[in-house]
Parts: sequence; C-alpha cells; structure tokens
Amino acid sequence: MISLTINRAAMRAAMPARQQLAASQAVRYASTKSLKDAVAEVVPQKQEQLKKFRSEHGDKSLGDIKVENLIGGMRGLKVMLWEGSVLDANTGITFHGKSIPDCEKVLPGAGDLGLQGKEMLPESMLWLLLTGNVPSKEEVKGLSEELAAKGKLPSYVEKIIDSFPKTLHPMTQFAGAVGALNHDSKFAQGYKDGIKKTEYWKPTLDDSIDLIAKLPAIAARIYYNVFGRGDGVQKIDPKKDLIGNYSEMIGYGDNEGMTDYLRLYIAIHGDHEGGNVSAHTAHLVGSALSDPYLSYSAALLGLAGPLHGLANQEVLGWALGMQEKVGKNASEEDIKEFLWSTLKSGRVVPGYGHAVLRMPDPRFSALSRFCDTRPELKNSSIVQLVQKTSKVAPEVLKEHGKTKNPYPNVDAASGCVLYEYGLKEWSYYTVIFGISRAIGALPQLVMDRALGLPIERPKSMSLDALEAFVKK
Ligand SMILES: CC(=O)SCCNC(=O)CCNC(=O)[C@H](O)C(C)(C)COP(=O)(O)OP(=O)(O)OC[C@H]1O[C@@H](n2cnc3c(N)ncnc32)[C@H](O)[C@@H]1OP(=O)(O)O
Ligand SMILES: O=C([O-])CC(=O)C(=O)O
Repeated sequence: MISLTINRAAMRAAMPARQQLAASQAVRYASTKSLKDAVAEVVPQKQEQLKKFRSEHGDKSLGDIKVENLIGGMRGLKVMLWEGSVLDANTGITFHGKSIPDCEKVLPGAGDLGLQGKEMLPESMLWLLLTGNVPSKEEVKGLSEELAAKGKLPSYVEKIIDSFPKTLHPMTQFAGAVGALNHDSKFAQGYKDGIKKTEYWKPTLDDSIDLIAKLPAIAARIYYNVFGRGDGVQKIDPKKDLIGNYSEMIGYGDNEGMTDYLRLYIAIHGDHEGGNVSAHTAHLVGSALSDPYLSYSAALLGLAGPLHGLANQEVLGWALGMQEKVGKNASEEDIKEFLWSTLKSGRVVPGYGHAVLRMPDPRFSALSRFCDTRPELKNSSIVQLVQKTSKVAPEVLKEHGKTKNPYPNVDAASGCVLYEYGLKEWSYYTVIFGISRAIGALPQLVMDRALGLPIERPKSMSLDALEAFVKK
C-alpha cells in the first residue's frame, strides 16, 4: 500500500499540472476510506509537524500582552492551537484554507449522493475539518451511513428529555441531554481502564462521531416535546444523509428547500476558528480530559448566550417586532428609525458586529445567496426586511460610533429563512446552530488528544496585582 502511494506520487511529479490534478482527482474519487482510517493517516503527520515546529520555533514570540488585552476579553491574542479553520478579519473564514465559495465548489453535496438538493453536506465539511482533505462522494456516503447507523438515542436519554418541563429553554435541554450521553463514553471508559495517552484520540473520535450522529435525534425530540411538531419518534432512514433524516424528524422531510437550507446552514456554522465562546469552551473543558459529551455540553451552554449563538433567536424576535411596528413594506427611513430606537434604549442590534470580523460575514452572504436562488423565498416579507436592514444598518451603526464592525454577522440572516419555511418557533433556532458547531469543535478535541495538548490554565491577575506589576 505504501509503495503504491510512493509510486503514484513519483509518477504524478513527472506529469504536467493539469494531468496531475486529474490524476489526484481520479485517486480521490476512487477512494473509499472510512473516516477513522483517514484520521489515522493524518494523526502521525500532525504529530510530526508539531514536534518539529515546537523544537525549531518554541521560543519565538507571537506578540505582547497589553493590560488592555487582559481587561478586553483577550481580543486578538494568539493563544490557542486550532486546526480546522482560520478567521481573517477582512476576508472571513477559511476551512483548511478553503473559503465558503471554495467549499461550495469542491465538497460533495446532496446531488452528488443522488439526494434531492444541491447544497454541500455537513458530512463533507466534517471530513474536511477532521482530515484537512476533501472527501470523495463514496467516502461521504460511507460516513452518512455510519452516522445513520449510530443515530438512535438510548432510551435513558429519551426519558431524560421527556422529563424536562416544556418551559425549559430548548438549549438547556439540549446541553442536559448531550451531557447525559457521557454515560456510555468510550473515552471515559478507556481512561478508567488506563489506556495509553497516545491512544486517547481514538475513543475521543469514536465518541465524537457517536455524538454528531445523535445530535439530530436529540434536537428533534426536544422540538417535538416543546412544540408538538415532527414525527415524535425520531425515525432514521439508513439511506438518508444526516440532515435529510433531521429534516424528516422535525416534519420537513417533504420540503426540499428547507432540507437543503438546513444542510447549508449546518455545514457553514460548523467552525469559526477556536476563540469563539462555544469552540473555546469545548477545548477548555476537554483539556481537563472531560469526555466529548461533557465538553460539548459545556460548549452548548456558551452557545446559548445572546451575544453568541442565541443572537439568531434574538434577531428574529427583533425583526418581527420591527415588522409589527413599521408594517410589511418598511421604507429605509422606517428601518433607520427602528434601529435608532434599539440603540437609544441601550440594547445591541442583534446580528450585527463581530469580535473579529471587520466585513460582512461571508456566512451571511452564503445564506443570502441561498435566498436569492429560491423562488419561494424571493417574495418573503421577513426575508426582504432582513436583507433591507443589512443595507441600512451599517450606516446607522457607523454613525452611532461604537461598534467596531457595523456589518451583519451570520445570525442576521439565519432565522428569517427558517421562519419563512414555517419553523416559526424562534426559541429553537440556536439548537440548530448547536447541531452544527459539533462538526468543528469535536474534530479539534480529537486533534487536542492526538497532539497530547495539556490542560489549559492561563494566568489571571487581580487589579491590585496588576497595579503593582505595572509600577515595577
Ligand atoms: C455566531 C456569533 O456569535 S456572531 C455574534 C452574534 N452576536 C450578536 O449579533 C449580538 C450583537 N453584537 C454584539 O453584541 C457584538 O458585536 C459582539 C458580542 C458580537 C462582539 O463584541 P465586541 O467584540 O465587544 O464588539 P466591539 O468591540 O465592536 O464593541 C464595542 C462597543 O460597541 C458595542 N456594539 C458592538 N456590537 C453592537 C451592536 N450590534 N449593536 C450595538 N452596539 C454594539 C459593544 O456593546 C461595545 O459597547 P460598550 O463599549 O458600551 O461595551
Ligand atoms: O467567531 C466568533 O467569535 C463568533 C462567531 O461568529 C461564531 O462562533 O461562529
């Protein structure tokens, strides 16, 4: 097998560029590796890369830490290793170097697997995030089948979800159910059994895949219990993709537009480098060797904050409030006035601003592009209002003068499409985000264990200690 790879590589090196690409694609499309095999190939390369980099550059400085950074939420400090994606303030997110439009071109989508729809599959994004490579459609199909086979919930988790009061926020229910799955954690069991540190990544990967497979059923059961919608039993069709099954479970199986939207939404919300609250939380909690269920449960609780993932529910409530006040055909003046009333009341405009980005979020643009290509969304008054607002709000926020980034972030767009397709229960919207964030946060947890990263423990300072320090 190894010599075959070397021979292919040597043969390719002698070919012209176009032929090289064709040959690599032929190999790619012939490949039917399992995800675990693909990760097993990547792990030793990453371990070697880290070892070499550390020994050659371990003493290099990545910048000063200013008092302002300590007080200001550590903005901009380079203090985390994160493999899946990198966020640039002026160009946006790239996943292993690929922008969202790149991913839309190369990642296998619904149509490639013979499913209805065109959008890229979250399974493809998961593969890319875990391995750094674009999977073949056969590999994605194999992964979809694996996820479908592992998707059913154990009955004790069903009972836990059924015991939650309907009035408990769906995100609290989500985090509770995810945490409870640690009952069957392979990592926790392996640690108890004393497996070697070099082996930790393997049960971490097993747990991560198991959890990603079960998130749709947890989310769908919560939806059914709280809002009475969906199939009620979380039936899984082994021939469907992860989101095809999820859409069916929440009652949208016949709605091709909604199912495809959910695929796009869940693929592009997956990863946003490591410093955002949910991803960082998963990494931090995981650094104590808490298993993937516990780590991701904690991440979901961070995602449930209104300045982070909950902003998508906030946006919808805010936009509907505006629609009620100014009517369905709001003018730019009406929207401006409503924006100012929000700002003057001391509240933030949900869906605008970002801790890193200094441009319109490319995820917002991808979701807007989806709206533009779907006839059923073109005449939607709520979609139109959200799009009109995205043109007016930057000027108002600039004039207001506080927000460093006056442009829309992903949360500005995500909810109005769900609403238009009939999923009107906005307190549920962040749960959908929560299905997605796992495909970015959990691959990093696998990498954390593969690279043997230590427990995270930054130094904190009291104000008195800081004052004494700067006086020295
Ligand atoms: C998936 C995601 O998590 S994307 C983000 C989702 N969150 C939202 O959309 C909520 C609205 N936006 C915000 O609250 C912020 O822009 C955040 C939380 C996203 C980023 O926060 P920061 O990095 O602190 O932003 P920034 O440095 O621009 O903040 C400076 C000031 O502008 C204010 N500001 C920032 N965004 C907004 C906004 N959308 N509306 C009004 N004021 C804002 C901040 O509250 C802050 O005010 P302060 O000095 O009185 O504390
Ligand atoms: O990057 C951030 O801080 C917030 C965000 O957009 C995300 O987590 O998707």
